Formats: sequence, C-alpha cells, structure tokens
Amino acid sequence: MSILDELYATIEARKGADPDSSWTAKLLSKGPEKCAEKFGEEAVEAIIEAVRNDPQKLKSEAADVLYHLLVMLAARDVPLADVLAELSRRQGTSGLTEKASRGQ
Ligand SMILES: N=c1c2ncn([C@@H]3O[C@H](COP(=O)(O)OP(=O)(O)OP(=O)(O)O)[C@@H](O)[C@H]3O)c2ncn1[C@@H]1O[C@H](COP(=O)(O)O)[C@@H](O)[C@H]1O
Repeated sequence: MSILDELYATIEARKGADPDSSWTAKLLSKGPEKCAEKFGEEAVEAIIEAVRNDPQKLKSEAADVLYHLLVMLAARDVPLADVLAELSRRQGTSGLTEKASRGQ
C-alpha cells in the first residue's frame, strides 16, 4: 500500500468522527464545498512557492495539496483507486491524444 493509499484510508476513516478529535474530521464536517475551497487555497500556496522558486516550501505546500486533494475526493466519495486507474489508462497515450479525446 502506498502512502497515498494509506492517507486516503485514514481520511475515509475520519468520516463521521468527532470534529473535535481530528483536523480531517473537522474539515469533512464542513462539507464538500469547504473541502474544495481548502484544496484551492492550498493549490494557490503551492503555485506561489513554485513561482518564487523556493523548493523547500514548495515541497511542503505540495504535500498540503496532495492531502487536501484526497480530502476533497473523499468528501465527494470518489475513490483514490478510480483516479489512479484513470492515470493508468492514460499511460502510454500521448498527452496530445488525451487532449483530442476531450475535444480540446
Ligand atoms: N497530511 C495531513 C495534513 N496536511 C495538512 N494538514 C492540516 O491542514 C491544515 C491546513 O493548514 P491551514 O494553515 O490552511 O489551516 P488552518 O489555518 O488551521 O485552517 P483555516 O482556519 O485556514 O481553515 C493544517 O491545520 C494542517 O495540520 C493535515 N492534516 C492531516 N494530515 C494527515 O491526516 C492524518 C489524520 O489527521 P487528523 O485527522 O488530524 O487525525 C494525519 O496523520 C496526517 O497524516
């Protein structure tokens, strides 16, 4: 099991837990829209560090982005396995082919 699988399982286990007992439970209790908003904030923070070219801070912000992506997926009951399967499906196909298949 990868660290992402383990983290997703931990996040899933926090659903319905006492919001005072865990940051994840508290965030999930605020609903999927709040989880999405939080993901957006963390993504912007990562973008800022990438533009500033601060690799140490970018590493930390990227970890926050991954964590909040998993919380957002869990909040909408989208299994991490489905996202990984989609990435697997795309393996070996050109990014240009992928873009064309979406009509872009
Ligand atoms: N990876 C993380 C992780 N990354 C970031 N965060 C939290 O996400 C929050 C985001 O930081 P912010 O400064 O934006 O949050 P804030 O200012 O406190 O909140 P706002 O008022 O801005 O909404 C911080 O409080 C971090 O602690 C995380 N919280 C939990 N995890 C993982 O989730 C597991 C379960 O955590 P709990 O649910 O807290 O037990 C942990 O063992 C970790 O592995």
